[in-house]
Amino acid sequence: MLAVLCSRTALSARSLERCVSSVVELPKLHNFGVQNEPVLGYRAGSQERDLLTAELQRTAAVTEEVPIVIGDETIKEGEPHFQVMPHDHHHKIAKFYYASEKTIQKAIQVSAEAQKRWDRTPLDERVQIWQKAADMMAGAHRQSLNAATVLGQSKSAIQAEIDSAAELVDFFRFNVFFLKENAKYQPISENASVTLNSMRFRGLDGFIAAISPFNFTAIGGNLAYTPALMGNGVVWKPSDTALLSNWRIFNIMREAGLPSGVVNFVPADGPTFGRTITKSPKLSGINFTGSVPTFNWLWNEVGKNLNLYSNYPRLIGECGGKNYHFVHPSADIQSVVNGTIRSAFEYCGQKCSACSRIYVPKSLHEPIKEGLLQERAKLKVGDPSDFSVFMGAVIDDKAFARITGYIKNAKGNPKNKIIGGGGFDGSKGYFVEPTIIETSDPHDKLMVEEIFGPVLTVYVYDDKDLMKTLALVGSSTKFALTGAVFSKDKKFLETALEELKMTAGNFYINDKSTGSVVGQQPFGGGRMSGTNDKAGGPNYVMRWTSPQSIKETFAPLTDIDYPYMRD
Ligand SMILES: NC(=O)c1ccc[n+]([C@@H]2O[C@H](COP(=O)([O-])OP(=O)(O)OC[C@H]3O[C@@H](n4cnc5c(N)ncnc54)[C@H](O)[C@@H]3O)[C@@H](O)[C@H]2O)c1
Ligand SMILES: N[C@@H](CCC=O)C(=O)O
Repeated sequence: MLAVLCSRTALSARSLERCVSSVVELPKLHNFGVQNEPVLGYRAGSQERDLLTAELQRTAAVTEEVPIVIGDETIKEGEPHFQVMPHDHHHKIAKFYYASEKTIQKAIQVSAEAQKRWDRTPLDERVQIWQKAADMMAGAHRQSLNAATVLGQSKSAIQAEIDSAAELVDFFRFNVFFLKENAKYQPISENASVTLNSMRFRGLDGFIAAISPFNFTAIGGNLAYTPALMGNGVVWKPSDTALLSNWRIFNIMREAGLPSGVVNFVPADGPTFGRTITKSPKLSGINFTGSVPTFNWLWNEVGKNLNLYSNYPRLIGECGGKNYHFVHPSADIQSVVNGTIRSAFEYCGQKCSACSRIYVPKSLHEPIKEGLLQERAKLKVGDPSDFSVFMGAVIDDKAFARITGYIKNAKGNPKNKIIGGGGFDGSKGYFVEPTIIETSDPHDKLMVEEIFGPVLTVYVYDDKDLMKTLALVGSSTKFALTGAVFSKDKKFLETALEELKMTAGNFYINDKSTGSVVGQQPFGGGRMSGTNDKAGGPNYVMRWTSPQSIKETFAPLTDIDYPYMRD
């Protein structure tokens, strides 16, 4: 279709002077502002608390059937699986099915076909679906998303609100905003009546596999729907233990008008899914968030199959962490104590950003220890639909075994001393007490490995060994996700900023290591914590496009030889 380019604001003033008719249609994107979705307070008597309470009752009263959805087809095959409440593991809230290899292949086919049609949908039309969905998530569907997250993933009301309401909505609104901002760039056309240069965003040829973790509902939404926003076809494998909340996102997107087949909802056994997608010649990208071993396995499979593919698949993986708080002798003790308790124990330490090791100078050891123990003792553990509860249960039996394994191990090691908590009980729910351990070994596995549970390890250093201890932060683990330093000494902070440069993708000064906000602290780590593509930042959407540069010439090429040849 012919387009009059002089109406495009993206072109330079010089190009506009000499407008021509071109076959290239640059995106028209309607304007809107973007702001973070407010986090509601859930105070007693508030409307949001009443609405959430009603929705929790509704969600808990049924075992919801969740099929596989490929295009317009719903599939229930094989033995059913169940999502249970981690804090009451006899209580089933969703019944679902694992897609077989054949079904996954069908999803690949459907999403790759859908991609071709969807990529032709004008950006403005796509954007309006995302806008509508974000409004639905922030409004009418807010509490159904939160209830599924509280019950299915055992998050307290406030932790669910931060995740399945605010962060999810923010991902949808900000990615649209970033897309719009990035689309403003158009290359230089020196004389647009002779040659017009432009660039357009294309989806990737093939399909994207989105593989999401259990711990953030919002991450599932971002992994599946940001590639879709950019014109891709997606096969989404949600986590078994975040199934219901993820299913609710999928339905909201359908209701908001996303054509079927663009995102296909394909719960599956992890390795079966991984093997099938990495064997497909159509694989154009993997959008993964989860643990290091899973991402390493996927990367290896892609490497082995490299000659099969028609593209180099983009591999985006945001993985685990061994996040630290480093305390300088000048630190504000209250900020250290409160920030560390929140970071280590909110959502049972199951945020990838959770603080799990803290370096404390001997000069502040006593007050910090006392503060941590006092605050720890106040934390109520239980059913997170009870608004007085600070933390629920850990996600499943595997997590329970892994975390309690570290605690048992610490009990048998003379270098480690459990100073708070250490108890656990998996009989009704997978409950683990918030646990604080002191170690005399900065290389102990408690200080080095990702535990992903409510276990904080404290290493006390001699004040005179400040710089030596600072160096240990980066040298003792392969992770580099989040980290925080606490100090009132500006000179030390400047030193730490440099010394710790590579130890964290998200670095905090006098603040806890958790709680990044979309558009404020784009998120992701380096080293073995991931590819650091910064979800919630402007570059993330660009990972899901294969931009095309177009040069269109309006003046005929009249000569083969060069003018100087005729001199
Ligand atoms: N860096 C980040 O932004 C970030 C955010 C959230 C979670 N995480 C990390 O995620 C981990 C916790 O999540 P999890 O327990 O769900 O991780 P996980 O690696 O066990 O699972 C992640 C997803 O991969 C799937 N899977 C498992 N094996 C697979 C395979 N062989 N092929 C394909 N898919 C497979 C799972 O079913 C799940 O959907 C922690 O390590 C945490 O630090 C990182
Ligand atoms: N973005 C979240 C963590 C996400 C990983 O689990 C935070 O910063 O706390």
